[in-house]
Amino acid sequence: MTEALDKMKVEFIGREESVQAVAAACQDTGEVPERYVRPKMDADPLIADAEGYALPTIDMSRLLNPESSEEESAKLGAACEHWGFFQLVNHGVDGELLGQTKADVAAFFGLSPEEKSAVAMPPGGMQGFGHHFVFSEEQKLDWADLLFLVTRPVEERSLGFWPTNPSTFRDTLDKYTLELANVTEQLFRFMAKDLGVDHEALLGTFRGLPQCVRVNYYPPCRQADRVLGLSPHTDGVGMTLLLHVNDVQGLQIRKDGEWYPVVALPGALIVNIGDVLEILTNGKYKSIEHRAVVNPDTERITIAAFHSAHLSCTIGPLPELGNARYRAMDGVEFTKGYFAAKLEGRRYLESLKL
Ligand SMILES: O=C(O)CCC(=O)C(=O)O
Ligand SMILES: [Fe+2]
Repeated sequence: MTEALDKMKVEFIGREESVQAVAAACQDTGEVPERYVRPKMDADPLIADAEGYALPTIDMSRLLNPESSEEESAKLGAACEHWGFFQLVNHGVDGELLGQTKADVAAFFGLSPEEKSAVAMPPGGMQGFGHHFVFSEEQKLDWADLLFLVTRPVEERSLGFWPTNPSTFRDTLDKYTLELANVTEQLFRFMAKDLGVDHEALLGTFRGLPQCVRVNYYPPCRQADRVLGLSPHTDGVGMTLLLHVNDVQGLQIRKDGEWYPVVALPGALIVNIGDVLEILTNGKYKSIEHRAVVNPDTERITIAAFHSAHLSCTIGPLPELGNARYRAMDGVEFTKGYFAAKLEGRRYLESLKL
């Protein structure tokens, strides 16, 4: 996949500046550099206490228990159809491993800029410590640094971008991402059950469970309501599992045209359906626009694990799910188109509708 990503010739502009350093420099004055100030934030109100708004919670232990599996699978299906997002509890990922993952990730972002630059993203590259989706000198910038790594298939890892400080980082990430790949595979099986499709047909598209990880670091900002940590987007993958490293909230999802905050349960994984699964399910499951806001006082760190289609697989609606409502294409063409559309909400996905 690394090679294929390189071949896609995504035209990103490299950006040297660490937002963590920008944030530190403007902490005293509270002034935010113009390139980060969003003009339209007020036009996009946040609905915090809407009645009936509660992100569904899915319990993996109930999915796995034959006595409750059918009921929980139906609940899972309803969450994917109506929300495109849910919280996964009792997911079985070892608590100690979760703790170590959080500690190692936080320790990496706590290093000095010089130390972090040991794994800096090269200009025009995808992996390492840096920024994504900077297409022009004029574009508003996200208030976040990131560390992006290909984690699966194992033979496609570029270990040069994997931090060695803290010394446990690589081993911990290896174990954590394997656990998440297993959780993802189980979820695909229960989704296939809910959809009434052959699970091999669904799993085949994700052969070998290609996986990338993006660690998001959002520094605090005294003018938090004037910047965005992560611009509105959908994920161009099958499914994403998000872990909150510290208990600072900031994820928002767009539902029925309004922005709603997600309040993550301690220890839960936030799961969302990506564009590829919306296409495969012929629109039954929804890939929902989301964004991240910044906290005025506290840093926020999250780990998103993306599970993508195999690049050589066809991405198109499963024939069992009725007349195709989306155009079919291979994984490389899909991913190229996703990046070329510059993450403008659901625009790319909509353009694939027949
Ligand atoms: O950090 C978050 O809350 C959202 C992260 C996200 O959407 C992403 O990395 O794609
Ligand atoms: Fe996302």
